[in-house]
Amino acid sequence: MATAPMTWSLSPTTSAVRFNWFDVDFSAMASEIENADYVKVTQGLGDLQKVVLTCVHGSEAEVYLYGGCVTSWKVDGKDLLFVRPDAVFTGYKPIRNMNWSLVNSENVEGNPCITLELRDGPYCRSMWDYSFHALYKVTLDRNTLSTEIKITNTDEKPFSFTTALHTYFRASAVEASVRGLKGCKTLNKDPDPKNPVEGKEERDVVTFPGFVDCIFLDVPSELNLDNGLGDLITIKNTNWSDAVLWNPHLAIESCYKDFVCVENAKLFNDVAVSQDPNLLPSADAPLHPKKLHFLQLRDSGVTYRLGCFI
Ligand SMILES: O=P(O)(O)OC[C@H]1O[C@@H](O)[C@H](O)[C@@H](O)[C@@H]1O
Repeated sequence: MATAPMTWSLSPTTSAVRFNWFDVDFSAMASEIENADYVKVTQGLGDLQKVVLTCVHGSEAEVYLYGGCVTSWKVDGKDLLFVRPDAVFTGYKPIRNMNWSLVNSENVEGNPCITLELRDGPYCRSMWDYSFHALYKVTLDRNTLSTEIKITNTDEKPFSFTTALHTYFRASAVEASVRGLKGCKTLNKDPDPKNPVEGKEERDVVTFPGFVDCIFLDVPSELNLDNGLGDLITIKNTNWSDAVLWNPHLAIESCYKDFVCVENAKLFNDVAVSQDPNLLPSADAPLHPKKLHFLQLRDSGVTYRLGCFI
C-alpha cells in the first residue's frame, strides 16, 4: 500500500493477539480505569481483553486492547461494523500484534470516551527500530463513533510511516455505495497491488460490483456510505488525506457479500522528533537541540456519523 517503512493499521476485524515481549498484566491497570456504568473491561474472544463502552443514549461499542481494534458499534441494537468469520482471536496471529493499554476513561455527559496507549518495546523495536508514543482515543455518542490517533516521535531521529483504519462496515456489498470521491486521484491495486494504476475517479457514486481494491488520494473531509441495509453513514475526517475502498469478492467467498471496507488512510506521515522534553528518549541525557526537528503528527481523527433513513 505504501512505501514508507511502517503501517499503523487499526482494523475492526483484526484479531488482537497476545505478544510475548512485554509481560505486563494490563488487566490490573485496566480495571482501575473502568467505570461499571459506561466503560467495562471484560474477557472477549480468545480470552483477550475487550473494553465495552455503553452510551447513556443506548449505543454500544467494543474495543479489543490487543491491536486496539474496534470490533463492534451498535446503534439501536444494530451493529454497523463487521468482523470477518476468519478473524483469529487466538492471541498468536502475527498481525497488528501489540497490546495497547487502557490509560484513561471519561464520561462526557453520558458519552463514554477511552484512551489507549502504545509505546515501543523490544519486540516492536525488533521489527521497526524507532521510539514512539501512540495515543488512540475512542468516543461513543448517541449515533457517532469518533476516533483520534496521535503519534509522537520520541526517538532521536525523524521517521515516516503510513496509517490506515481498516474499517469493515456491515453492508450488502452489491447494494452499497460511496459518495464524495469524484475527482480524486486513484491508485488502483487491481490487478497488481505492487504496481497500482494511476487514474481519476469520474463517478459520483462508487459501487462494489466485484473485486475492489483502490486507493483514493486527497479525499474530502466527508464521505458518505450507503450500506445497502437502510443506513447512511457519514464518515468525517480531519487530517486523513486518503481513503481505500476494498471488497475481496470471491477471494473471500464466505462473507464478501456482507461487508465493504471504507478505510481512512494517510499514505505519508513524516514525524520529526518531539519537542516535548518529557517525551524525549532519555531525560538523563538530553539531546542537543540542534539534532531535533519540531514537527509532530497530531490530531488525526475520523468521525462516523450515522443517519438512519427508514
Ligand atoms: O485484511 P485487512 O488487513 O483488514 O486488510 C483488508 C484490505 O485493506 C486494504 O487497505 C488493502 O488495500 C487490501 O489489500 C487489504 O486486503
